[in-house]
Amino acid sequence: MNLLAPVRRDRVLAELPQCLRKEAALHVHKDFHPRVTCACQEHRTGTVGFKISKVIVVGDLSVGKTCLINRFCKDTFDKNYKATIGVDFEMERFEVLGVPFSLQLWDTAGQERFKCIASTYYRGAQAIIIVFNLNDVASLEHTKQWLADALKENDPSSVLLFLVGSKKDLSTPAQYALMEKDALKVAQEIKAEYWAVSSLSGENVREFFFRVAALTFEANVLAELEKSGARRIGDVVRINSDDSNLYLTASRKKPTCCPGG
Ligand SMILES: Nc1nc2c(ncn2[C@@H]2O[C@H](COP(=O)(O)OP(=O)(O)OP(=O)(O)O)[C@@H](O)[C@H]2O)c(=O)[nH]1
Repeated sequence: MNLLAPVRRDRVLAELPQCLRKEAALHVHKDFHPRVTCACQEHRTGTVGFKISKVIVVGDLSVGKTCLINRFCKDTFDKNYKATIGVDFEMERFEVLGVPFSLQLWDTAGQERFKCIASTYYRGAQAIIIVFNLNDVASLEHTKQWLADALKENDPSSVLLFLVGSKKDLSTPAQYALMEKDALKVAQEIKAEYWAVSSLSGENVREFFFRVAALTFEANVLAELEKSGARRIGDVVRINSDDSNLYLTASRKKPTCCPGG
């Protein structure tokens, strides 16, 4: 008996959502890795469909972490600031290439006095979303410290990183362009994928979370294939590679399992 509600129709991903900026992307391939597509077609994704992937959202107080999650999960926006005390989380169910996939989005407190409670929940993250306010350069400067803290509890070689500028609606195009330059530099340095969003208008929010879901799913399926020994000689999977701008790269050798795949 399936006790879970069906996946919402607007959470179905049939294609790989694209990055925002090619200069700071986890990878820039147009499609899912062929081995992932192939595994999904052949129902060889192992436990991926039953797993829940943990995603943590960190960053300075009041940068808009809660609003970002609420815009995506509940399509709401609250203009009044209520500090997150410790942590909170939302579950989101997707269907990626026909396979169910769940993300647990952990909203953590940015306020110093709640930080020690929040940091106890950092462990086991598959993706880290570091949020800064596009209108506050200090919040961008602090992202490296947030990342360092989050990585203390996680495996830096396998976790996917996203650097997200929030409150885009509050910047003029000129202000935004200036901030984006700095943010792209930070994203490249820390090997994170860069996004800019507005939870007020909803700009890029859905696109961003779809990208998080897709890349986390892809990494999970590749890891599952590797674990199950399905990896063939000649395939190379490098996560967080130093290879140009591709932080998450994998060989594009034609899979033998899916002719033409
Ligand atoms: N204009 C605008 N305001 C925003 C946006 N996102 C958040 N805010 C406002 O910024 C304030 C803080 O938002 P929160 O989402 O609570 O911030 P937070 O990062 O979760 O804060 P902590 O829980 O203290 O860490 C609130 O008053 C929001 O209404 C946005 O995209 N645009």
